[in-house]
This record gives sequence, C-alpha cells and structure tokens, in this order.
Amino acid sequence: AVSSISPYYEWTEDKIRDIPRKKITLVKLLGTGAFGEVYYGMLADVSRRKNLPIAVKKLITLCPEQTKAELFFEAITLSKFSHPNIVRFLGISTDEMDQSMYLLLELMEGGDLRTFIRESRPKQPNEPSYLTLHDLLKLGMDVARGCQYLEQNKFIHRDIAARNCLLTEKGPNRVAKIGDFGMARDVLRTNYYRKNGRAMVPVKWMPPESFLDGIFTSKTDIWAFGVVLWELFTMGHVPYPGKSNDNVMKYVKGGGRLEQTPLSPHPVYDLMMQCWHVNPDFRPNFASVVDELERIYNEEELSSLITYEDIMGIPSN
Ligand SMILES: CN1CCN(c2ccc(C(=O)Nc3n[nH]c4c3C=[N+](C(=O)[C@H](O)c3ccccc3)C4)cc2)CC1
Repeated sequence: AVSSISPYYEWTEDKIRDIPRKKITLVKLLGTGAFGEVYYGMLADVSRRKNLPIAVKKLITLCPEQTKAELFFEAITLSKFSHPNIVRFLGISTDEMDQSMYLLLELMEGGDLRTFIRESRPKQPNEPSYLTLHDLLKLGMDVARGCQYLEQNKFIHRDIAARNCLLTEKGPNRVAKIGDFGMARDVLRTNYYRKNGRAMVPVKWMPPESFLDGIFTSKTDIWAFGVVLWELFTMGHVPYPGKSNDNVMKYVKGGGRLEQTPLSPHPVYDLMMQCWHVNPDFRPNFASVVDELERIYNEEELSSLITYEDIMGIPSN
C-alpha cells in the first residue's frame, strides 16, 4: 500500500514499520507546520494491554506530491537515528482510504525550544526568571549532543535552530532534542528567505559559504549551533534584530557578527564566535563544542538568576 504513496519505500534496507491505522487515536492538536499537523495521540499497544502516548505528524491530504516525498524523506532519515537528543521515530501509518500518511514520533510535551525560552523570560523588572544560566547551558549541551551524533553519522541537518528543537517537558527535568528533519518550512515562513526563487533558506542561521556559494558541510551546522547559543542567551530573540535577510548577508559577509549579549558568560560568547569563524576549517567540531560546554557548565559560577535588565539590555540603574 505504501508504495502507492512514494517510490522511496523500496530502497530502505531496514523496513519502516507501517502501523495499522486502527491502533492510532488522535487526541489533541498540538501544532501546525507547513506539511500538516502534529497531534497528541495514543498508540494501542495490545501486547502490554496499554496505550502509549505518541506524537502523530499528519500530512495534509491535499498537499502536493513534493511535500509527501519530503515527509517520506523525513521518515526514512529519522528511522535511522537513535540518540537521546534526537526525537525518536516510531513508524508510519498509511491509509489506502484517504491516501493519508502519518509519521509516529516520540511525544515531546514541552513544545519547541524557542517558544519555551521566550515564555520563560522575566516579565517585569523586579521579577527574575526561574531559569538560571545553568539551565540555558544545559539546553545548549543537549542540542550540541544531538548535533554531535548527526556529525558522527555524517548527516548535515541544514536547519539547526531553536525553533526546530523540542522539549520532553517544561519542568526542571526537561531534555532538549532535535525534532525537525523535514526542512519543513514554518508556517509563517518568516525565518526563511526566498533567494532568487530558489528554496527558502534560513539566512540568519547560515554561514557565508552557504548563503553565498550554496556550500553545506557539518561546519554549516556548527555555525547554526552558534546562533542557537545566541538564541538561548537572549532567551529567544530573533538574530540580528531589525536587519533584513539581505542586510544580514551583507553584514556577515563583511565580517559582522551577532553581538555579545549581557546574559552570556564570556566563555560562552567566545565559543559562539569560534562557531562563526569565516573559515569553516577554523570552526570547532561538535565533539569539542560539547567538551567546552561541559567544562563551562562544571567550572563557571552560573547559578545567578536571569533578570529583566539582562534580557531587555536595559542597563540596571
Ligand atoms: C502550553 N504549552 C503549549 C504548547 N505545547 C506543546 C506544543 C507542541 C508540542 C509538539 O509539537 N510536540 C511534539 N512531540 N513530538 C513531536 C512534536 C512535534 N514534532 C514535529 O515533528 C514538528 O514538526 C516540530 C518539530 C520541531 C519543533 C516544532 C515542531 C514531533 C507539544 C506541546 C505545550 C504546552
């Protein structure tokens, strides 16, 4: 039945499980992407006589073939990964009747990382955030570990950004994971830039060699990870505030970089700057980024609370 949806199915050596639709119950809509919707669902697990909470990525049935193929590509890609900081892929579910395809994924109840850090900002001057610098650094370490696994598997993600990461929960035991592999454009398409009619690209997360010459390597993901650190240590600001994508390309090409944020400890900003070296060969790899983040996490005094002034850049009077 699946082969009627896409030609890709035949060439995956490791079979992707096609789970019968009757075992899946959609409970609540969690979010909408360019490809379709994500639901909180339940997977009837007869063997253990209980239901497994899952996330169900449901393809909009009227979508163009290309998106179907993209979703299938995501399924095939994800089915090969197994890492604590990569959202787990459980299988697909196709349906002859309505020609729909579901992607069954690990349920991440905390939502996306960017929304979480923006929601966690101090709301008013004398109310610090309940997140500490340690919490932000831990989130950065989680994402870096997921990226390190991709790097080891020679997989170039091309869209590492806080919006594409998910949290297991919002509470203190939260774990961040890389959650989006479909290069699925976000609905607003505000973070993407249509370059002379070509595919949409997230310029503000890209190094010069990528947006100038279309060169993508693991060092592309390292640059983007540096921007994720900047997102974390501004608690979710848009990079290069006020600059258009064209101005960002000119600025970065001319050697301009994201400014130090009042919040980020110097060693963290130093690491960001290394990720943004104009020469990809001089950028660190993810193994050394993880080591450096762990060193900072263990050695630096980071338990200070985050204040409103830190975020709003208002000098404390
Ligand atoms: C009060 N808050 C309101 C928001 N709320 C949510 C909001 C959204 C989600 C959610 O989408 N969770 C997901 N679990 N697994 C996957 C998810 C998305 N996936 C995808 O594949 C999506 O494409 C994706 C991937 C990366 C980032 C975003 C979306 C796979 C969970 C809780 C918590 C309570």
